[in-house]
Amino acid sequence: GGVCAPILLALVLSVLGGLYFLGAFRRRRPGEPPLDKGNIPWLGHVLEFRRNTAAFLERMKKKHGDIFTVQLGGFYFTFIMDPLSFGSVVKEARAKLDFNTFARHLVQRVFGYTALGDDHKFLQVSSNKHLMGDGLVVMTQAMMSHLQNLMLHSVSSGEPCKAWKEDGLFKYSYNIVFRAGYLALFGNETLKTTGSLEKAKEIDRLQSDELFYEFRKYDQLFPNLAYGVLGPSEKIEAERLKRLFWNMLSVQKVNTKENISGWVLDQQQMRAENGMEEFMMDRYMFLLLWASQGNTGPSAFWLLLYLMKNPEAMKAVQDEVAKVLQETGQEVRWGGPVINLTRDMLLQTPILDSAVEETLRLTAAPILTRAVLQDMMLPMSDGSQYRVREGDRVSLFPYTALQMNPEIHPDPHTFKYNRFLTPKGDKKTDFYKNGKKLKYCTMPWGAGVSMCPGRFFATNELKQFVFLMLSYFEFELKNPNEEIPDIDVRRWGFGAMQPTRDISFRYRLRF
Ligand code: HEM
Repeated sequence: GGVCAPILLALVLSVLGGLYFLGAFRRRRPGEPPLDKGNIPWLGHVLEFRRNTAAFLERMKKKHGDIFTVQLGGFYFTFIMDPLSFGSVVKEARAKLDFNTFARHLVQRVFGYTALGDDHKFLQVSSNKHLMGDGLVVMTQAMMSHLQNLMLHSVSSGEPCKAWKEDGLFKYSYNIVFRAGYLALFGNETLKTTGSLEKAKEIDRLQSDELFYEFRKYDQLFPNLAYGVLGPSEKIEAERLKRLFWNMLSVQKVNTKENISGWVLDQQQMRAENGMEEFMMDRYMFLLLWASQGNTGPSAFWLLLYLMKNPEAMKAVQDEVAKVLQETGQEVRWGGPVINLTRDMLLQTPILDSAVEETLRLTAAPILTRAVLQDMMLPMSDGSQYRVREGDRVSLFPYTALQMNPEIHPDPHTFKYNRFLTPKGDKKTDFYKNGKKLKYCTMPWGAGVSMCPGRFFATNELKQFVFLMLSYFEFELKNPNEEIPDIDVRRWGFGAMQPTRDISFRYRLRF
């Protein structure tokens, strides 16, 4: 027996170690939120979570209430479902709850990008300068001219064409907004390299269209890529696409263009000054393309679709657009000057603002996640508090907790274009739960340190797109009775949602 004992001991230890690793011994301790490990060791609830995040969290909320801890692929996530208690996560000091660790991981896996120590600071500095305030004036102008070029090109070849054109509404909206956004941020071809202005424009159109085509393939792989569950052939495809984008968006290529945005240039420069190698910056360019173009196009689709399905809303927005144009003395006609829609004009559209916010309430569904760096207490709005452990994660899913909460937004599944307007027609910001005013009434942009730095630019893009659609085109659904497509449930947690299918529409010039 003397020989067997150490072997047996080792065996027992490794089994115990394995069980420990699989989470078998974790128990809810006093003061901790309800713990729901799920039936499968280690994986926990991850399959159900991945299949339909919103449905899973809804179920957990019914079972456990406003706070609970679930096991997902080896990690313990504590979800807070009471929006009045979000502050404890959104405002907590970085020493306790950290956004970077998690983000760095994801960015490494999905984009092959290894961040510098000051990476996030560089992003914030350049975003504050170029995507907000006065910097936004320049960006809005660039976006405006690219949108009009692309939109008008598709209905004319020199001469205006009054025939109806048919397309998928999702494909059309995403394509136009993606390409215009890309050109506005990453620059356009120059007269110098192409020989003529027409040629430069043509190359921009073709290249941005090709980029969009490849981007959509990556887009579709993205949810599974982010969770690390791609099949073997999908993995190869994702790898191929990544390399293609690093190449198409390389610093060297981008820098042959003109009108490159300060947002892109400053970030390149700050990284170069801090010793980042060029191949890594190429990867960063793809990350920027992803962050800036993956959400706005799908949101533009939903906005236009909700307006088309709600004639009263459409009429209200149309009147507002006409008024803004009239007040600035602009008349839209063929061969006339292109519309000059400035950032200041975009500040005069409360109805359209409300329609945008309502659209994002219904279709933007990010998960906010923070790593717990030390054992800590999470205070809740009712005065109670819960203990969370170092190494765990704390998450918010505002879509279920806030945006679809019938106590906060009555009749939450219905699009109401004036939900965010006061009776006087101003922006409405007072929303309540249990009689207490909420800090945020929707959270499509996330919150706190990682809040979307592109939110003002993105809102402008959406408004510009609708503004131009209404000014230049008549458009309608091919089948006006067709239902609004469902949300593709595989993308919960990634920002703007996409539909399960496209919906046909037709459009033609108004004049
Ligand atoms: C409707 C359109 C958009 C939506 C719904 C959206 C949503 C979001 C959300 C929810 C996050 C935060 C993720 C988190 O907390 O982890 C985020 C991050 C980010 N967004 Fe947006 N976004 C949109 C458009 C844009 C645009 C147009 C740009 C740039 C021009 C942009 C640039 C970024 C960047 C760089 C980040 C990373 C921020 C960080 O790491 O701190 N986004 N976006």
